[in-house]
Amino acid sequence: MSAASPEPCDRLSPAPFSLPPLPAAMPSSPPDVSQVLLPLGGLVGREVDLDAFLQTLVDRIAITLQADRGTLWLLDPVRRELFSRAAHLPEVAQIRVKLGQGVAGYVAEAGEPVHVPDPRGERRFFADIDRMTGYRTISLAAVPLRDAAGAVYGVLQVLNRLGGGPFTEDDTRKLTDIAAQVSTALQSTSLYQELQRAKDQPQAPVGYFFNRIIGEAPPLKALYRLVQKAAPTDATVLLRGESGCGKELFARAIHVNGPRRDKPFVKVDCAALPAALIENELFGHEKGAFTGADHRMPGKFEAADGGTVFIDELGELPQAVQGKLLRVLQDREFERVGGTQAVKVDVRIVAATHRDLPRMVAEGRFREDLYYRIKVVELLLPPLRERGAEDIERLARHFVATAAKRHRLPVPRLGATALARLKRYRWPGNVRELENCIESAVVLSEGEILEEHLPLPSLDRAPSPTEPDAPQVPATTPDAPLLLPLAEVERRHILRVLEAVKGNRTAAARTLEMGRNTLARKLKEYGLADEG
Ligand SMILES: Nc1ncnc2c1ncn2[C@@H]1O[C@H](COP(=O)(O)OP(=O)(O)OP(=O)(O)O)[C@@H](O)[C@H]1O
Repeated sequence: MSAASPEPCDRLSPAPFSLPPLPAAMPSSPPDVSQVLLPLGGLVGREVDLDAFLQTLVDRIAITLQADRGTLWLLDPVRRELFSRAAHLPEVAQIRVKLGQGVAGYVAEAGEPVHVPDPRGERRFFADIDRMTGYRTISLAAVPLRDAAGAVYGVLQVLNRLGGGPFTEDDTRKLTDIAAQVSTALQSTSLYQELQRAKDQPQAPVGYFFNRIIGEAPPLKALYRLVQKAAPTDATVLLRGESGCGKELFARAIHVNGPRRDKPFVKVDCAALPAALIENELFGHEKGAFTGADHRMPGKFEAADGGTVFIDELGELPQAVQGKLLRVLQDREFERVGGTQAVKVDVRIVAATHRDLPRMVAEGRFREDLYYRIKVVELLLPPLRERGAEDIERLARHFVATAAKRHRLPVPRLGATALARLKRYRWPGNVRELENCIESAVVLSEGEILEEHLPLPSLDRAPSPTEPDAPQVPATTPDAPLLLPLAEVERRHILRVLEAVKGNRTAAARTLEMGRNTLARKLKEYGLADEG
């Protein structure tokens, strides 16, 4: 049936929550409901992202009820669908069911708990989900999640009682008690706020918006409002901002929040390809177009038909190809390399650059007509240093949780002095640099991230009265106390010099006694390239 469709999992801003670690092994007898979930209320203000919080929550519910699986469904009030937001045992994709469909859909619509000791012959049971996930449901219980006003906004569900026997009415009562506690906790998360906001913004399907984008600084909020307006249209979007500040993330958010979300999102990175190959990559070629072209090859535009082409590093697009891109924007057609026949495509174009395109236009390096065609909607992403200390902290805590998860490590505490250091640093490599810095600290730390775990220049920190954030280069530059690969030492030293000269590349190249081009190449190599 088409109503239950797997869709990509989403992630929202981190919630101000944390939970004590789960018991390493399943307890021999299930813990009491109140012991497992009451601590939730007292944990506000501690450090974990929303995903980790929800994951732990469903894990605990499953353990408490001795269930094989637990699922938190949330109600998308716009589409009138339930979508699975977190599950004990990961699901490959998000599942959606219509309100009223299946047991969970029934519970959301009727607002009453249900337990199904045997799904065979149960008319409300929706067997398609089992077929889709390959899971066999033997028994299940599901209860509504209600907000303070009593309205249903989700469903808690458990599947298959471990150790045999179906779920009982007593289990359903326990689950109802748990739902009351969970509701209280969830209502103070960004997730619940998003559900509420969605009611006023019917064009924004819940569970997608600002997929994995963390940040609440005023310039980011202004961007969210613009994305909200631009995404549902077919407008071409130009994202501008320094390297590593999230342009690709925003490009994806625009795609998944627009009408083409079920179609491909195809990225072309103009900086990663030699100029001579970019045209071929974008437009494909005909058989015999050049030596070795022994068959017709479609390009990225054809691959993305119906979807979005994301042209990254647009400023590197060779001038010869700029005209061809202009034609795609104007007439939605092009010719393959070596071809004479026009190929029609239906694509949305989102482009990004860290270059100063207006300056490139003024200098004759970028076509003016293309620039105006492409910046129908222009979004300027702020560098991390302009987003304020609170966003740095939000991002840092998010990356601590995700890095720990990725490396299967316990989530370390972020120590106060380390956090202060993160907030003072100027982040020339933006969010990417912060993400890498935190990942390295998570791996090196033991229980708590200390300042010494941060792979940042080991200089500082007497703030000068004129430039409170600018770090000083010491007369002697002791390298970090770790034994580092040469490339890492070089990366850090370049960063240190760049910080000291406030990002002026000419001055940095002079200090480093290397050419500007060499410096530019190294910056790119180390993912530190910014405005140039
Ligand atoms: N607001 C954010 N929330 C969470 N993660 C972020 C955010 N911004 C950036 N990131 C992460 O930082 C890294 C760099 O982001 P992204 O690739 O989108 O930057 P970019 O501006 O496109 O960089 P470049 O110009 O070098 O291509 C990615 O891993 C991305 O997931």
